[in-house]
Amino acid sequence: MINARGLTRSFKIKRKTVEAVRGLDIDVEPGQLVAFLGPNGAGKSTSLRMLTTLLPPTSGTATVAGCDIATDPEGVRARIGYVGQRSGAGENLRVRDELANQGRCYGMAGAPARRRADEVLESLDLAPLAQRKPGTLSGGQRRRLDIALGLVHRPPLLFLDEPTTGLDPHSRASVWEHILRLRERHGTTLFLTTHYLEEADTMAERVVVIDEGRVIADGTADRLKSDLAGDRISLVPRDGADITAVADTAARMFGAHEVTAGSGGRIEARVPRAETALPELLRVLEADGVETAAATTSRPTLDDVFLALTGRSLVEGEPAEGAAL
Ligand SMILES: Nc1ncnc2c1ncn2[C@@H]1O[C@H](COP(=O)(O)OP(=O)(O)OP(=O)(O)O)[C@@H](O)[C@H]1O
Repeated sequence: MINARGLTRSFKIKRKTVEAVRGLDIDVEPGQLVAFLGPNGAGKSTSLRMLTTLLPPTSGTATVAGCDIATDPEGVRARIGYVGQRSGAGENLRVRDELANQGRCYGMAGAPARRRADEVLESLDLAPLAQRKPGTLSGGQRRRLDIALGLVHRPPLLFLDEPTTGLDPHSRASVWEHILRLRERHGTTLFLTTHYLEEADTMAERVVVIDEGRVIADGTADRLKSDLAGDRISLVPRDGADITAVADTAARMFGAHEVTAGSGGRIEARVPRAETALPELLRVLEADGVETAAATTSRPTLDDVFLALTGRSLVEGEPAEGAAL
């Protein structure tokens, strides 16, 4: 559904060149739900804008929904939906008329456009709001209207640029419910950007991480976490234990890394599989005469993946260590 090779885009600002995207290679199969994840300025929107023909690439090629973005941009636009960061709805028309108008823009006659407007209103649970003006809708309702606008012409592929940013948790959940329903009912291929790590983690079957214009990881969230971050073991020895010796023992374990002896006598380590590593560590410590007061394990987050790859946290404004979703 998407095949991109070596897409780049740079911008000239005064005398400086910003390389927003530095060689994007990506293949997306029909029906996939792909989350494009990365920090501010990583190149997510620029990539999306190139794939949706809103912005010509500096170099590289891509076919989207079977059409070449450079030689057949109209073909691409006819086959995709695009929900940008800013709302696509105007303020003057009522919700249903706004949607019917969108259908007319795609070449539908009046009656079919109105019928299609009713269909998308129904499928996004917006029917009761059909006669309202977009300015009177809540943030979540408005975002659902944006998605409805992107679906009027029944595209097999929908791009969403941060569909849930700025919404409260309830509205975010509702937008996600509708996104997932779309996929289930119509097999729509979905390619979306998000800042919310837990959304990418739980909703997308494939996570593509981009940083400084380059894809740095691509796979299922589980695979990325196991391969790139590993589980975390946290252990507190009983009073009197030699913390440094315990940390050394942990560091000698197979595959253990990032071993730290923190405050309060807590030892932390990353291991490929905590469920087998922890009993082994406890056995070795017991043989050495070290008693353990507490031990916990936790699965890594996508932020741990980003941290392992870049040394930085994706969670803005928080220090890398201890960053949580
Ligand atoms: N029209 C433009 N002119 C100049 N620089 C731009 C333009 N659009 C994007 N950039 C720059 O390109 C880089 C990538 O921007 P982009 O908007 O693609 O990032 P992003 O990952 O979508 O970020 P965010 O999560 O903040 O939306 C940034 O450094 C940005 O300032």
